[in-house]
Formats: sequence, structure tokens, C-alpha cells
Amino acid sequence: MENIVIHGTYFTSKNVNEVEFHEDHLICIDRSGTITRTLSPVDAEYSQILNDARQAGRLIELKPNQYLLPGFIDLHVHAPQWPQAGLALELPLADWLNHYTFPLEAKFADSHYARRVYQDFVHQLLSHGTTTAMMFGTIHNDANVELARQSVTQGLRAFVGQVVMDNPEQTPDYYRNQSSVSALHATEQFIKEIFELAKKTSSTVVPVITPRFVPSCTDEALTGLGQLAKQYDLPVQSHLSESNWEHGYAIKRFGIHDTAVMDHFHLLTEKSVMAHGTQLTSDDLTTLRQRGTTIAHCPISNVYFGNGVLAVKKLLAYGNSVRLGSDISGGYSPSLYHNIRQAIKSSQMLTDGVDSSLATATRGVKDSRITMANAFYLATVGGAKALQLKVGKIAPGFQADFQIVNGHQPLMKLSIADVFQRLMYQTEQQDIQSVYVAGKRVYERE
Ligand SMILES: Nc1nc2[nH]cnc2c(=O)[nH]1
Repeated sequence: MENIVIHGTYFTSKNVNEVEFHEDHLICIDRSGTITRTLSPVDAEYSQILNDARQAGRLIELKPNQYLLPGFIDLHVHAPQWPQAGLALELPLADWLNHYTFPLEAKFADSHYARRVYQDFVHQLLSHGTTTAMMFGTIHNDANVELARQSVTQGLRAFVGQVVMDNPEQTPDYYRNQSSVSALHATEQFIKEIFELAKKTSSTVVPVITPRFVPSCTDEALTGLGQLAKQYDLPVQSHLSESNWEHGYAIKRFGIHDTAVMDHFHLLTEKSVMAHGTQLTSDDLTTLRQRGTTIAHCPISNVYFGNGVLAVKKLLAYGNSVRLGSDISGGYSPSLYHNIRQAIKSSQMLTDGVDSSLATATRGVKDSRITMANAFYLATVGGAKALQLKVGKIAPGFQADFQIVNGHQPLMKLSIADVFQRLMYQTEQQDIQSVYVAGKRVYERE
């Protein structure tokens, strides 16, 4: 029996290359927040279900020029960096970390500050159409639990990581785990607290094993985190081959690429999400593919720190799992719309090349352009697959995580395919009318 029925036009990924459009449909959702069925106007029961829902006050009717889309899945976000989004992006990664990011994250020792930031940040994610996020916290247990609580309270599906960074050579005195033992102890404590929180809610809240990246962790911490990931069967998140500097660091310290380092410590599994990957080689990609590990493509951030463009189309063709992340605040925008657009723009620049003094034929990497349908898939059902969640698609059996978006005024006749393109290119925060997770409204524009 349906609890609510939505009436309107929706867009959803059919597969990585195709988007489905369904006009004037009904989407039926049961009490558990699961989509039970969708009906087209030619279905025999359509009118009956529409009328019954209307009379019972269970109908959500989209207005003309409103559209239903799945909520987005952001696979790489640093929640504590929200206050500095848009700052210092002209610096190289290591300077940005040392002069801006570490001092800011150190402030989360203060749980009151953490609450203030996380309350706003979770709201921002929802109001940008993001319904699931895989997030880095800081090294502070209480602040991370606060992030998880805020997510549960506001209705965001949350994967939250207690950051580990214990290497004295690559982290400052004021912001470091005192030892690998204390870092691992704090991680295990955090896991238990999140499990307790998860028991008290029907919402999704999952602890994530979070070695910040190879430079910031000792071998002992990486060993212990690999063991904890296995013991508790948890997802892992980190940064991988993000920049020339970071990629070179692992080679200097271990004599191998950071992919091989992570693999050595059992941190690459089918539940792992590794951000960036602009410097990955074909051997690294083979390892990631064999482990089933996802690469979180962070196209805005990569412009600043990546020292290259991730070849998304090639990676997808190889069979690597590539999805999307905002990387707040290496990326300045929490909007996955903005990141979808940048993913397409960066891929076009990769195809064409950027140095016009070179011959056209040799300037770029041919056939690298991704389509809007590709990018939409990465941000929706693709991201959900990486987290093993049944969300990101408007179809029976999926959780009802949606956004209702107001289209801009059409001043010429548009096909439904045109409407989709325009929505993806033009939607801003103020165009998102409401957001639902598991059939419950979690955000409404005032
Ligand atoms: N973009 C990004 N890269 C990192 N590498 C290690 N820490 C970070 C971080 O906070 N952001």
C-alpha cells in the first residue's frame, strides 16, 4: 500500500550512457520509503491511484515546469572545511593543507564550533540536492559524532570518517594523532559510537575507515586501519595519486605508487572510495579494478590541485568504478550540478588539449569527452553502487531519495531531452524546491 504518490515528470539514469525521461507519471512510495511502482498515464490503474491519493491528501503534485530527479551522491567531502570553501585555491596542495586546512580542522577540538559548522553544512548539502554523502571529519571523536548526529537529525544519508594522521614528518604538532595506537583506539571508539547511533535510527549512518592519505600516516597506522576495515567490514576513504607532489611522496618513501601502498595495507576493497586519481597509471588502475575500489572524481578540485585531468571516459571503458565528489573545500562548491558541469568541461579540454601552439591533431587526448548522461550517472545511481545502497534511481525497489527542481522559464519550445540538459546546466541552489530522503521531506525552499 502506497503512503505517498508523486505526480509529475522525472529523469533517471537507465545506464551509464542513457537517461530515461518519464512524463506525467505516478511514483508510488510505501511507508518504508521504498518506491513500489511507477505508472504511466496509459496504465489502467493510473486515474484511480491518482484520485485516491489526492483525496487522502497523500499526493505530491509537481507544478508545471517542476521536475523530479534522484538525489545526488557525493562521494568525497571534507565537512570541516566548509568555512574555507573558495579560499586559497591558488596555493599548491601541500601549502594549502599546511597554511589553511590543518589550522581550520584543528578548531574542531571545540565541539560547539563543530556543531555550528556541521549544522549549516548538512543543511547546505541537502539544499543543493545531495541526499547521501561520504564525508571526512577531523581527528576529533566528539566533533565527528556531532557530524553524524546532525546528518541523522536533518535526514542526510551519511558515511562519516574519523581522520587518522599520525606521521610527525608530514603533520603539524597542533593537529596530529599523538601515536598510531591512540589513532587506532580513537577510530575503534568512533566505530562503536556510530554503531550505537545507527541502532537508534532508521537513517543511514556508517563509520568509515579514514587514513587521510599516505603522507600523513605511519606504517603502523595504515596496518591497523587495514585490520579494522576487515574486522568491522567497513568502507575506507582516502586520497590517491591526487597531485604530482603526493604521488611522488609515496614513491620516495616506499619505492612504489600509493595505490600499491594502500593495497599492501589491505585498504583497497570493494567498499573503498579513493579520491582524485589524476596521476594513476594503468598498473594502478588494474589494481583498483581487481579490488573493485571506486575512484571519486572531483573535477573542480582537480583543476587546482590535480596537475592533470582524470580520463573518466577511458577509465569507464576499462571497467574502473568512477563516481563523483565535490571535495569541499579543494572544490569550492557543494553543488554536484557544478561538479557535473566541470566534469564535462574538463573532459572536453582533455580531448582538445590546451596549448594552441601545438598541432590540433596532437594537442589533446582524443575521444575523452564525457556526456551529460555519463556525468549524471556518476552523481546518482553510480555513486549509490559504490556505497552498496539502493538509491540514486527512480524505479521500483529503490529508496525514494529525490529532489524537486524548478526549471527556468522556457522561452522557446523544448523537447524533454532539452529540458534535461537545461536543468543540468542551469540548476542552482535557489531552483531546488524540495528534497526527500526515504520518502520524507528533508528540505523545502522557503
Ligand atoms: N583535496 C584534498 N587533498 C588532501 N590530501 C590530504 N588531505 C587533503 C584534503 O583535505 N583535501
